[in-house]
Amino acid sequence: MYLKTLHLRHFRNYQEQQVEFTAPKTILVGNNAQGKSNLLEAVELLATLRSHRTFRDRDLVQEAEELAQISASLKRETGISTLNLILRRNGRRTVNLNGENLRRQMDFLGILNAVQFSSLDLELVRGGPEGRRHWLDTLLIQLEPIYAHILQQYHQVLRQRNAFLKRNIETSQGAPVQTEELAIWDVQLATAGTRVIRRRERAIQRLAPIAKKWHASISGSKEILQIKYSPNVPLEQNHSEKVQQAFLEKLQQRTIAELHQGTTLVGPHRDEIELTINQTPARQYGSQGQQRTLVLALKLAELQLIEEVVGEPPLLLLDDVLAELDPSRQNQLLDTIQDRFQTIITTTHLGAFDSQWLNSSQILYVKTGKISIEKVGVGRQKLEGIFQE
Ligand SMILES: Nc1ncnc2c1ncn2[C@@H]1O[C@H](COP(=O)(O)OP(=O)(O)OP(=O)(O)O)[C@@H](O)[C@H]1O
Repeated sequence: MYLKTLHLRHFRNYQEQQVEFTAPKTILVGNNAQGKSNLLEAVELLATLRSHRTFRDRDLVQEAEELAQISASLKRETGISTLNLILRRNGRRTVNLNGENLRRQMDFLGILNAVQFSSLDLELVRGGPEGRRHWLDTLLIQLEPIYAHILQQYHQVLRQRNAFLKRNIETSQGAPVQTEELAIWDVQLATAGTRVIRRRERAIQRLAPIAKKWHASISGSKEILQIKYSPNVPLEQNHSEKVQQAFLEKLQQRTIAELHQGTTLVGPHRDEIELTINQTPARQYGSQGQQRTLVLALKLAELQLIEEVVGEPPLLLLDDVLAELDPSRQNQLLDTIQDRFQTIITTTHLGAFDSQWLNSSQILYVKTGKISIEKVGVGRQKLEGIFQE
């Protein structure tokens, strides 16, 4: 797939900006805090309807404005699509595909696919389980857009069940709880949660061997990466009824604790994705360099898996990560990308790129929310022929 144009209006620090992508690789150059990451974030939003930097739409809308708009034209094997996303300060969104407003946000997903790689991704290794769940969920949304709906349903039931447990603490004052109402929430939570658990398990099953292969390749076969899904509800078989049964059993075991604490202690909101290298938890393992190898392997695996499932190579968004990789890891990444994946890269200086890369890339300069074409690689004209209509 190929992103031809992007238009930003009142998005972050962009007042009004049209960008045309004229080569398979685009390098955005600029000093810190000029708007490079903001542009990648806009593409990420079109792909996943999520930003890895914020949960609040009001952060995305330009100061003093009420709404922001991101529009794009995307070329896929099936034809050209136009995507349009309106974000409002109050969180209400409008999604529009090919000029038609969509009733369900889910139908907007899966049109544009992208893998984002930024220095924040190191938190996947170093940080807590929440970041890893978020990463896996974002990947799943792209593999199976219906997952966005499944996840939303689960979180809705979870919120309602938590509210019930909290209310119970406040109102019961030692009196027996309304077990009938709790039983209804239990069934709803187990039903919605089972759908989440089964899909997470399936995704890891597919991703783990690909990531393992990449990791071995980058580390010169010295390290073995294992990715293991460790669900909060025990999962012996990926079978709907069995998982649901195990879910309900665990809920029963934890009821007293849940009533006491006023919160739900069982379910996929407590899942973990274990990353181990040579059988040692990656978090405790070795240097930053090794952790970077792991994240790079995860990202390359994401690219490959999305390509396999979707049938077209996704976009790759590299947010200031190239400079953080040593030359051999850089080469591994650049060799993989070649011209196969349309790639948008941000950087503060062009020094990290070799001349071949610079020649075959479109270079855009970003300054205070404005983009200018001051310099274009020599190879641009040749590539334009291939990539433009
Ligand atoms: N809602 C908003 N309204 C106006 N400006 C915003 C908004 N959100 C962020 N900004 C501005 O965007 C800029 C940050 O841009 P961005 O995160 O893209 O930086 P960058 O160019 O990628 O730099 P770095 O190399 O530091 O990551 C800051 O100047 C910030 O004040």
